[in-house]
Amino acid sequence: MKVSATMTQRLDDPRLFRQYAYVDGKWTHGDAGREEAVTDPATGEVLGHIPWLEADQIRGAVDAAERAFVQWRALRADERADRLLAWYDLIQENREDLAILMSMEQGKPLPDARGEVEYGASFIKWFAEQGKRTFGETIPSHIPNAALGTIKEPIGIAALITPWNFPLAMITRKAGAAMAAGCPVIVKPAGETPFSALALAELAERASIPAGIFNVVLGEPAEVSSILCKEERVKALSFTGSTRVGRLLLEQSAGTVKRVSLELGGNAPFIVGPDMDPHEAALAAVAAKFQTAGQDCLAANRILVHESIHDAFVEHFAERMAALTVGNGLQSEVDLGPLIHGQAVEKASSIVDDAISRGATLVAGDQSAAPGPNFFMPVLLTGVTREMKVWREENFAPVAGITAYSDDDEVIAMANDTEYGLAAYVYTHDIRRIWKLMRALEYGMVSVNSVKMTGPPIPFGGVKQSGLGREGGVSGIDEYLETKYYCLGALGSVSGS
Ligand SMILES: NC(=O)c1ccc[n+]([C@@H]2O[C@H](COP(=O)([O-])OP(=O)(O)OC[C@H]3O[C@@H](n4cnc5c(N)ncnc54)[C@H](O)[C@@H]3O)[C@@H](O)[C@H]2O)c1
Ligand SMILES: N[C@@H](CC=O)C(=O)O
Repeated sequence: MKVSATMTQRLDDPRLFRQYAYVDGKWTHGDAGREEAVTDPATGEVLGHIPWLEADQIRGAVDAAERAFVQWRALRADERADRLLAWYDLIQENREDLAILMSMEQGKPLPDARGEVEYGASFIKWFAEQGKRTFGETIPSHIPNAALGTIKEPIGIAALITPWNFPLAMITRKAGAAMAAGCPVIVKPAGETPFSALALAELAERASIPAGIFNVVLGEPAEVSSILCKEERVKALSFTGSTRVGRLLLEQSAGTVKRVSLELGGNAPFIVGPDMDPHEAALAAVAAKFQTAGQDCLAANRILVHESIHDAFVEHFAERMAALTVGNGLQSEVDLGPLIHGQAVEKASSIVDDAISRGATLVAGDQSAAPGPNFFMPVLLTGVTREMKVWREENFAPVAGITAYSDDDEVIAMANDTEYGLAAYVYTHDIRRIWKLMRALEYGMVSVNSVKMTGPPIPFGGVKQSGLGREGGVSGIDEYLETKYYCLGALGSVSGS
């Protein structure tokens, strides 16, 4: 096995660092010897290599999942919950190693990576419990002498395709729900961040999750995804990633009429009312914008500030932004790590150039101070308008754009002026304004006076081009369940029918 000395030296348990795919409970390499290097975005150092599986091997993962499904679905929900909770415990016990591994492959600061491990583990615990509550219903019968009702059954094999910005939590939010419902999963993580997924597989094995229930396949993204989407035996596809790829996978899944859940891009407005203290609101906006260096589907992309407090807000925002430290996520006191790769840096630059060329003012953001090629210093633009890319596109970078508005109706129109509809933030203490905005905003999630909005109990998801379905919460497990209606007829006289 090829081992990255740097990675293994940093981990208490080097066996968490795996450079194989994981199929049917076995660590596996690619049959044709194809592989891909994985680099640390902060240093450019090669951390390791992952195999690319061939088409037959991907189908082999489906065969394994099909075999494993028979016994997994036959377990009682509390028996599956016990296995999931054992997995949860192991993730907690190994959280420091998992955070280091994540920080090295993704770039995020270690405290954020620790937070993500905690967040990711919490979905497994939540769904272990929810799996015991997949209740059916009793239906008052309209048919004489019959009893009617529904039961919930696992849908079958679920393919889970996930992005690089949250390499662990985007997997557990899906896998926890699917596995608790009784479904085997085939995970295809992003090629940039496969090691968190593989560490989860190692811990699943230690937790005695049966072979074939949690599989991690690696390969050329379009190739692997297309096989999984077109495979009839895969009954559910859950994808988190860009809207562009989400649309493609939805199309590819049409032929097999799969259950498809899509968690796609966002372009969150952050609305600041005239009654707000500009300092308090600016601190919140900085927190909502720069988490994971802006590479977050919930990042506050368009900051819309009432004209009466605009200038003071900009001043406080710039001051707070200037205090952010950019650097290698493993170093202490770092607030922003690198972007994931050079293309992301190029995209961020082009968005800033486009805004300036269309009349925006660059208040701060000197890229000559960047500590390395994949780093992008936080940028503050004012005078942002709807023609600019920074308004229209999800910038997925530490680029903040501020626009002044004059009244509630104007800001509602501005906020909804996007194809996306994932999350919106509202900062005001005026209850009438809160209610009006909350109802008028075309978003799946609206967070009022709070930067933090996520967690296992909430239904996470978007409207418009931000996706289909909800993850987490009480309904998240439904993505992996079928409702079976039954009619028990000719029962003789059934009381109440
Ligand atoms: N709504 C949410 O919950 C949520 C959460 C995290 C990220 N995101 C979104 O994810 C995006 C960033 O992640 P990303 O860059 O990894 O997204 P992406 O769409 O490029 O990739 C996501 C996954 O799809 C695979 N993929 C890439 N190209 C493919 C292709 N042509 N065919 C099939 N599969 C392909 C990737 O390997 C990866 O596993 C942003 O738009 C962000 O908003 C959304
Ligand atoms: N921060 C999001 C992930 C989006 O990129 C979450 O909490 O799920």
